[in-house]
Amino acid sequence: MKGYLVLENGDVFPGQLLGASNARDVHGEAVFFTGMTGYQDVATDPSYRGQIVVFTYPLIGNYGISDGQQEQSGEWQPRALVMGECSADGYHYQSKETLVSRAGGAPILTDVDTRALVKRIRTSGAMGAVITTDPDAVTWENVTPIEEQALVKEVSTQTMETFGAGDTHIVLIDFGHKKAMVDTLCAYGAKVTVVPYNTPLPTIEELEPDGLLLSNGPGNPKQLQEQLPTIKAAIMQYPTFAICLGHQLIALAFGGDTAKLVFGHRGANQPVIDKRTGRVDMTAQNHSYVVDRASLKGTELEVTHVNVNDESIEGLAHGRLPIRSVQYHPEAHPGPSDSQHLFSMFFRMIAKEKEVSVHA
Ligand SMILES: NC(=O)CC[C@H](N)C(=O)O
Repeated sequence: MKGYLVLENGDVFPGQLLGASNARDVHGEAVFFTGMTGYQDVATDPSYRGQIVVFTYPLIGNYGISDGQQEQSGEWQPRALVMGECSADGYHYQSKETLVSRAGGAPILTDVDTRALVKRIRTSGAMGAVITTDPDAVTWENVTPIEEQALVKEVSTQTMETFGAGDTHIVLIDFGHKKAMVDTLCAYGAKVTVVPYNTPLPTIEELEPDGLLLSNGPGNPKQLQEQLPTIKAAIMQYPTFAICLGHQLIALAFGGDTAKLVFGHRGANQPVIDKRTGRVDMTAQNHSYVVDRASLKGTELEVTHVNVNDESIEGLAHGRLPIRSVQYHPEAHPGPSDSQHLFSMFFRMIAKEKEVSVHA
């Protein structure tokens, strides 16, 4: 069936519509992902909730759908996918599922001039978009801009869940976490309790965590204003590592600010420099918002990592407390695992804290 992506600025990109179970218009924010692989990880990453993801790599679906290794959550997360070409059946994985069947009715628009579309997003910025079969009948009424959508509560767990059986107990505050985070923490010897994003401090305390992990998640971090006092109290009490949305929340909790990038960073090759060591890691990224540098003045947060391409803030450390955060994804999925060493840093931070309390 013929389908279209219509941008909020009126531009129309035609294609072929696969997988849409009905002809209803699907609204979202059009963003682009530049990795060559990782479509299943992207399509199940809760941070993509509310978005229409355009792949710059021309052929998607070609290695198939895995039974689980690539899944970052149990659900299909983006509103829609847009690509140059969709491979009908992928090789590598033996699963009978194809990208279209895995999408479960969420639209996939193929045969799109993604190069022209991505250039447009790069110049005009990420913006509202619709996947439709009738571009002349599109309406923008009653569409809440993504900045104002409360997306975290759609993706955060409703109940607590425990994984692994290691000696170090990590409480993962779930703003829409990727499974790879839990898997990595468990591989490093942790027991992980995943808790809802709005878990009150006494409940966290009852769990007696050795450390906290503040996860990634969708949407505008300022939608979580109400949670900031609890987040601040919790991270001041326990060694904390925070990733992506979690990193932005740490800045907000300590009085910093966030701003939206024109078109964000989504891909697998963003170079990040550690200002303390000079080491550069190629990183997996997926974000629209960044911590605003000027807003950190007067806070106790220091910038530890910077994006080599645009000098945006990529990592923070608290001057006094064991709190570290990064804007990128050390758990990868999809992308390079160069920055996995940050998990070792987190466990060292926890071990040091334990030592201090034993001697206190
Ligand atoms: N992956 C994430 O956690 C994304 C954080 C936030 N939603 C952003 O777009 O900047």
